[in-house]
Formats: sequence, structure tokens, C-alpha cells
Amino acid sequence: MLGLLASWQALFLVAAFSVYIYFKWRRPKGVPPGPNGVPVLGYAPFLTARPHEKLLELSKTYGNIFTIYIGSRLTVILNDYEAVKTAYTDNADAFADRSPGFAHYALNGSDHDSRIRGLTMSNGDQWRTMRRFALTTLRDLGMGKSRLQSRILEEIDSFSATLKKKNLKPANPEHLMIACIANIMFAVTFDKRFEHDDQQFRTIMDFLTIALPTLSNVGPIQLFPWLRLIPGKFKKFWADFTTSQTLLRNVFRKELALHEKSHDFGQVQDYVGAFQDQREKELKQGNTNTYFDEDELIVELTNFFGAGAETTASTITWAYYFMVLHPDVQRKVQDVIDSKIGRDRDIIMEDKVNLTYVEAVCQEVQRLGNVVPLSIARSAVEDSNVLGFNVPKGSYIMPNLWNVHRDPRHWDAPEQFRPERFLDEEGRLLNPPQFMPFSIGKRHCPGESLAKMEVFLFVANILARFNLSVPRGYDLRPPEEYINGLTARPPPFEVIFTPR
Ligand code: HEM
Repeated sequence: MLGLLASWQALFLVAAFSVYIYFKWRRPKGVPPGPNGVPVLGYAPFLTARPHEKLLELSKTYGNIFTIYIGSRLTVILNDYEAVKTAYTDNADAFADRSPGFAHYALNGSDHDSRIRGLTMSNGDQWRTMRRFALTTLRDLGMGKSRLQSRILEEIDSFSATLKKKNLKPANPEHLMIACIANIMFAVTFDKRFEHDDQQFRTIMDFLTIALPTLSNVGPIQLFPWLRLIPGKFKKFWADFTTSQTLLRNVFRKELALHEKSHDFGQVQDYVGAFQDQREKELKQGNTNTYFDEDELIVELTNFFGAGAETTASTITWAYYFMVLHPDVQRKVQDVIDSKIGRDRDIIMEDKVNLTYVEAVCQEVQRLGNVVPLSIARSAVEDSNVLGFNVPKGSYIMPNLWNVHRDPRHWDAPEQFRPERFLDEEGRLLNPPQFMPFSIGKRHCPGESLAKMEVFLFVANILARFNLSVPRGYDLRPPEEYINGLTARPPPFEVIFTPR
């Protein structure tokens, strides 16, 4: 009798749980279709190490706008150009939010309150204010102007000198590249350059090259923050990450104090100076609730280094990889540079008009390299309609830029590296709307001009100075073996840089 009661109770519990799951994971009416996942985790366990490839596979069944659940969160996948454009351009205001999870709070929060800081994860008035300030300040500091350009050329000289010291020994340029890009970020933010072996600089490099890449494994902690408390791999990962982040913040605090001492109000040379001036101005006007405080600046700096260093360094590393893989393209770049500019001076941004082939190479590198294949997820500000489907307020939104850049309906022979696709018959540069490595819409990358400048100058000047090749008999792995971590990077490879 007792046994019978127990089995009825068990049956009841299973039925109740099933009803709960059914209502919790039932797609709201009118939303795009999609596969079912498993209770609690949704579709997350099936996304694999290359989620963008899995999503492309799903689009063959469900179409180019579909939904999955990540945990209990409805997530809309925008898998092609039409879907991304309709959401991010035609309905720009409806898709301008982010939805920070547990790890984002830890990375972008402050020690003093629970507010999210910085550009990358904040929303509403705070985000609008900081974004406006960032865009204006980055522009004023001279994206494309000579001061910043000479800082980048200085870093290219340092990169060249290190390569020459290698004396034709093969090297993977990736690590050195991140150091150079981090130094350029220091020029923009603090008007300062570090020697690569400086202790403070090493702390930043450790954060960028060791701690930050581990964030690609943060998914389970985002879903279940308690995992970080249980002894084992997640606890260790979280402890290492937060320690590294504290060290980074301490370096920034120290640099801010030094900067404040030497900075004259109104004499803006860098981002930090502009920020401190703005703070002083607002305090003088009696605005004691200003967003411009030190916590905000620290997180913004972390965002700039975090979002701007590995992305740019991976892009340039992809460029060198493709030049080794396609020596004919490398030779053509060098021929164009030799004939239009010569070899006795640096290549500068003004030369771009004569070097459209080099620009086309940079664009083709970004199209096929796809360093941020799923962009940064956004969230729907309000209920809206995209291509006939309902998108409820609060859904996650994920654009599959990887597929946008490989869609055969828009790109002829998309798997092939063909810079000419970005040139018209007169050799003028083309910018098709389907090319969007920096995303589009209200939250598109604010570092786009800086990144493009770095990529162009590093590609053109290094190819003008060196021939890039792999050691004889070296097995260069194909692009399909790319590494998908925090960004998509080329398969590990070694290059010999031979001075020309
Ligand atoms: C080749 C290099 C880069 C690529 C491919 C890249 C790509 C992206 C992408 C796809 C996004 C997401 C935009 C969206 O949600 O629509 C983004 C956001 C962002 N990027 Fe970049 N980025 C690069 C370099 C940089 C640099 C150099 C900086 C720093 C100045 C930077 C700072 C940011 C910030 C702060 C955001 C968040 C913007 C916001 O939420 O309002 N990025 N980037």
C-alpha cells in the first residue's frame, strides 16, 4: 500500500514538473520557431565550441531568424544580412540594450554600488551619455589624425625592430601584436607608452592574454553563479580571473593618480584627460550625480582594453596568416606599395587613396577572419516585429556575423580569399552593406576608426618592410582550423619575417 502511494506521488511530481517545464519553455505566440533544448539549460549544451557554425546548421531547418533558449532566456538568432539589418537598422531603438548576466556585473560593476559601468554593458541614460562622450572624444583625439598616427608608427617600428632581432627565426606574431596594440590603447587613453618588459605593463598583458581569454568558458557560471563557490575547476577559474582583474584595476588607479597630477584642465591630450575635464566641468555646474566618476572611468578603460586589444591584434594576425597562405596576394600588395609609394618612407593614412588594393585586402581579412563571429549579444528594449515574427521585450538577440560574411547569396565563392571582391572595375574600394565586422546600428563598435587605422598601418608598413613566409616544409594549417576563443583567431602558425 505504501509502495503504491509512493509511485503515485512520484508520478504526480513528474507530471507537475512537466507542466512547469512546458509553460516555462513554451515559445510565446508568434515568435520565430526553433529547436527545443533540455530543462533548465535550454539549448546551451548543444551549442558546441563553435556556436556560430551550429547556428548556421540550425538555420537550414528553421530559417534565418529563429529562436533557442539559453537557460530559460528566449534568444533570437539573426542569421543573415536581412534579419540583422531589419532588426538593427530598421528597428534600431528596439534593439539598443544589453542584458548583463552575473559575470558582466563582476566585470563591469564597481566596488561601491550595484550599478553596471562602462560602455559595453550599461543601458539607458548612462549608456547614452557615455557613448556620446566616447564617440566625440575618440574623434577629437584624432582618429586618422597625425598625432595618433605617429604613435601607431612608433609601435610599428618597435614591432619591426623585435622581428629583425629574431634574425629570420620563425615566430608566432600574435603575442607581440597584442602588446603593441595595448600600447596604442595606452597612447589613446593615457598619452603614454610602456616598454614591453615594464612590470605594470606585464600585469596588463597577463590580464589580456591569460585572464581575459578564459572568459570564453564563463557560460556555466553565467547560468549558475553558485558554481563559482564549489571547489573545483569553476571556483579556480573565477578566483584567478577576479584576482587578475583586481590587479588590472590597481594599475589603472595608479596611472590615474599620476595622470591627475600632471594634467592641466583644458589641455586634452588623451581620453583620461578629457574624462577628468568633463567631471570637473559637471561638478562646477553643481551636478553631483554625474556619471563621470572614477569607477566609471576604470570600467571604461577595462572595456577599451578588453574589447579593443585582442580583436585588433587577432585581425592583424589573420592578415599575416593570409599573406603567408596566399603569397601571390602578398606580392601584389608589395608591388602596389613599391609602385605608388616607394620604399623610403612610412606609409600613412593619406596614402589610402592610392592603396585601395591594400584596403581591399584588409576588408577581405576581416570578412573571412570574422574575429567576433556572434558580435556581442544585445537585448530587446520593447516588443517588436522582425520579418513578420514577434520579438518579445527582454529577449536576447544574437546576430550571426560569421554567416552574414559567408552567405553565398551575397558573396561569390565565399570560402575563397579574394580581395578583388571589394574593388570596382576602376579599382575603387567597395563597401557592401553586408560587410559588417564592427556590427551596425546603435551599439556598433565605437573603436571602428581606430581599429581600421591600426590594421591598415600594420599591414601596409610591415609588408613594405618584410617578406612573410613559413619555414621550408612547414605544415601551415588551413583556415578552417581556426581557434574560437574570446575571438576567432587563425590556427597557430610561425612566420619568418625577412627584411626586404
Ligand atoms: C578589429 C577590431 C574590432 C572589432 C572587429 C570589433 C567589433 C566589435 C563588435 C562586433 C561589437 C559589438 C557591437 C554591437 O553590439 O552591435 C563591438 C563593440 C564594442 N567595441 Fe569593438 N571591435 C574592434 C575594436 C575595438 C576597439 C579598438 C575599441 C576601443 C576603442 C573597441 C571598443 C568597443 C566597445 C566599447 C564596444 C561596446 C559598444 C557599446 O555597447 O556601445 N572595439 N566591437
